[in-house]
Amino acid sequence: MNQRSTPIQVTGLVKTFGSFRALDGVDLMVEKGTVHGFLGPNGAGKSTAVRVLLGLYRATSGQVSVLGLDPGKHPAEVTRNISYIPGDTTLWPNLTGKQVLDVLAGLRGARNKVHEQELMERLSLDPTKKVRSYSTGNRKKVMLVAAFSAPTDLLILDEPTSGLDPLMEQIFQDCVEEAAQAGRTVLLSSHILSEVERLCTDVTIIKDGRVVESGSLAHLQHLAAVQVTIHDDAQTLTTLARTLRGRGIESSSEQHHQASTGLHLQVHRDQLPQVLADVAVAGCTDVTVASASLEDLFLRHYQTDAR
Ligand SMILES: Nc1ncnc2c1ncn2[C@@H]1O[C@H](COP(=O)(O)OP(=O)(O)OP(=O)(O)O)[C@@H](O)[C@H]1O
Repeated sequence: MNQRSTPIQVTGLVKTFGSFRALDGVDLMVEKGTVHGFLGPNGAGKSTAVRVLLGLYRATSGQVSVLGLDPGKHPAEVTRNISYIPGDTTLWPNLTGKQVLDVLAGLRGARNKVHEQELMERLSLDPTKKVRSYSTGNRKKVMLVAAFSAPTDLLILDEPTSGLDPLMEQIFQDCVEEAAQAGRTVLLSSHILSEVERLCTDVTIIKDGRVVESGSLAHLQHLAAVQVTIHDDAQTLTTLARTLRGRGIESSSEQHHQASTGLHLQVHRDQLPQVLADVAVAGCTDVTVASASLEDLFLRHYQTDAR
């Protein structure tokens, strides 16, 4: 593993604020050219981890490498070489959108004006207006233009679409896909699971400062439960539900009309052959099996009290 193939390498990252451990041994590997979702409930530690990656916070302990550099030791160089969109966008209120882009490009020392112009048009951003007159969404657009147009290989996006309307959200998603196709690497922190599901190849979920899931989305979905729905007459389904309960599998039924009902169950993939065998023995033929969505997969990690 080297910095060319793994632009972000984090091992055993601990970050404390006083006696509070905001990050408690986080591992995060982001491979080149991937869009990596970074998820977790409010207060999980995502923004803290991102700030350590940028050299804004010093790690208490653990190893952190971004583009082959320790951001704690080389914050300016790391920051210059990545595109970053912070969770809350505070910009200079008296500058116009164009002037903000000039300042940000000046700090970086590199710029792609053609790409910048193209993105402004796609996102319908009027760069002549002053930041203080921009809506939240328009301030976000300034950051999106700066981030995607910059000649960087790594983008770190912390809730980049908060405040964007659905059409702009769509354009943002296209921009991420184009970035990945061009071989750029994206770390995307987002609470919008449909966005993560569409864009991300890999995900890491943290909760209470610790990683609770990490891997390729396809692999995690494979490990997840599947939804099975069977339609038949009520008597057949009652018998089937009893058989399944005998195997420790609970199901819920739903009455559609007098003669036909639906039976719903959620099982681990490993249990599916047994369930389908029981369904076949019961003589049911109207069966639907669906993979768990990202929502089914991850909501359980969100269902605890926030810190
Ligand atoms: N500078 C700080 N001083 C003290 N505590 C902090 C500081 N920054 C963050 N924390 C605490 O660390 C924890 C993690 O916060 P963080 O902002 O990283 O969460 P997050 O996952 O980004 O949450 P959200 O989804 O709400 O943005 C929280 O309990 C927060 O209160």
